[in-house]
Amino acid sequence: MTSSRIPGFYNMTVEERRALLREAFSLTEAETQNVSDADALTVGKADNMIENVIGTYQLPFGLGLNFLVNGKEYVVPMAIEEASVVASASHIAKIVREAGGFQTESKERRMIGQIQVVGCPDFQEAEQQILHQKELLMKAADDAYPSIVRRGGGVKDLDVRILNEEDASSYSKMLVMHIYVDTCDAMGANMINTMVESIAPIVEEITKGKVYLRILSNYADRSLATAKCVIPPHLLQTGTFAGEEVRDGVIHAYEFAASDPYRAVTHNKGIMNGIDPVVIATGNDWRAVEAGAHAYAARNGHYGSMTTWSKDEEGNLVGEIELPMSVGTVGGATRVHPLADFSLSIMHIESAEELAQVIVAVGLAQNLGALKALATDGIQKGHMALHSRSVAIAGGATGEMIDVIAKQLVEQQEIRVGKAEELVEQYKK
Ligand SMILES: CC(C)(COP(=O)([O-])OP(=O)([O-])OC[C@H]1O[C@@H](n2cnc3c(N)ncnc32)[C@H](O)[C@@H]1OP(=O)([O-])[O-])[C@@H](O)C(=O)NCCC(=O)NCCSC(=O)C[C@@](C)(O)CC(=O)[O-]
Ligand SMILES: NC(=O)C1=CN([C@@H]2O[C@H](COP(=O)(O)OP(=O)(O)OC[C@H]3O[C@@H](n4cnc5c(N)ncnc54)[C@H](OP(=O)(O)O)[C@@H]3O)[C@@H](O)[C@H]2O)C=CC1
Repeated sequence: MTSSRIPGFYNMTVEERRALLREAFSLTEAETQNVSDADALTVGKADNMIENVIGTYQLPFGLGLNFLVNGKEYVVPMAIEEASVVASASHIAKIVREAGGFQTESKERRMIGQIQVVGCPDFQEAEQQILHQKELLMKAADDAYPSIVRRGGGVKDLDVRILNEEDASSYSKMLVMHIYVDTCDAMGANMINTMVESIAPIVEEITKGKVYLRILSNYADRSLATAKCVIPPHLLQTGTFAGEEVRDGVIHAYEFAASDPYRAVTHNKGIMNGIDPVVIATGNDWRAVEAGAHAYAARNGHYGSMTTWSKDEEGNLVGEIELPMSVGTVGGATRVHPLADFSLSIMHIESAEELAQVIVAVGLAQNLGALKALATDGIQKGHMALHSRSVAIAGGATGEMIDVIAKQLVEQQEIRVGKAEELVEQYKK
């Protein structure tokens, strides 16, 4: 496997980076063409993906470097509009690889399908009857999607709950049945929706109630992926900040997020800065991942941090993340969008489980990138310096002018659009 450690990649031109990729990853002509082609996703293809298409909308597409996860090298494709995210992920991945890399795992991978039943004459009896007919219901759901069973997946469990049992309102009292499905390498939304819709009439017959909703749950808490890193403090030393000081600052920052939702939301936004770009680049459903991740951050009754940071007995900084990660390596847009297909191929990803684990490792890295900056120089120094090119463009700079104006903005420590407009006017004179 090619090393993901490519020093100086960011100092190359786009063409040089592509040439290096072609060489390092033995890309085929078609793959090379896709990444070089501004119109990789043709309007014709897009018109078949969604409705009322008028064009395609592009995002910058970069590579997070230096990732070592469970001993395997990964270059991580990231589609994102925000400056400094890719640099920050690569920066932390470089530190973590020196500490042995990220350790990740997934305990199980089950997606959840829900069926809502209302108006049962006897809810307790309906619950008992469903449990009694569990095998029959599971088999009926499998029969509705036999190809996933042939792949080794299918329904693995079923349970049922009564919600608002004591409530007299006929609207709020309901029975909710879950099926737990191994969807193999697919996210599985359409598979599960097919299954729950198909068994709904049987559920009505058994419960004598009326079924309304039959849909996947995006709270994928049976598809958790975890990542961990252990970093000796000397690797965290930054400028005049000693490694121990940085470590302690990161742990204080975590404790802030764990105790205060106003901070937790920003802290978690920083984590999703890493997660969303990979989810998008691989053609996965980022709304599903976002919804599940935030719900999981509130599982203890208050909204808290998606990560934990602590110190071990040797004084190392220990970072951990656990999140629902409902992504696929097949299905949805993963094999339809040419760049999603390309992203999966350069990561050499072999399963949905593996993809989920790499994604949470990137989230953990991104979190540390932000916390390390916040606990030392502050976010503006590194972030705004990289954002300066976008500010220069927003201020009217074009072509060669962009680099000149961006540099002046950084030197004058005034990285804002108004200043860029002034500098552009001066440049034109
Ligand atoms: C920006 C850095 C990395 C500079 O940090 P630095 O220490 O100046 O970096 P360096 O020059 O020492 O380089 C270290 C490595 O970083 C990478 N790197 C370095 N520069 C580049 C570049 N231009 N392009 C690509 N990669 C870059 C690269 O891998 C490099 O290794 P090398 O390959 O040179 O051996 C650092 O300041 C940083 O991580 N800052 C944080 C940035 C960040 O978090 N941005 C997100 C936007 S802010 C936000 O939305 C969320 C937030 C912050 O609110 C969340 C929260 O509050 O928790
Ligand atoms: N609430 C939500 O989040 C919802 C999301 N969605 C959308 O659903 C899409 C995801 O649904 P999903 O069911 O994953 O996608 P698909 O409907 O595309 O189904 C996956 C396909 O992949 C094929 N396949 C090939 N190899 C494998 C393998 N190894 N493991 C599993 N499947 C394999 C399956 O083929 P075969 O049939 O032959 O087995 C199946 O047809 C996303 O686009 C999402 O946005 C839709 C509704 C709701």
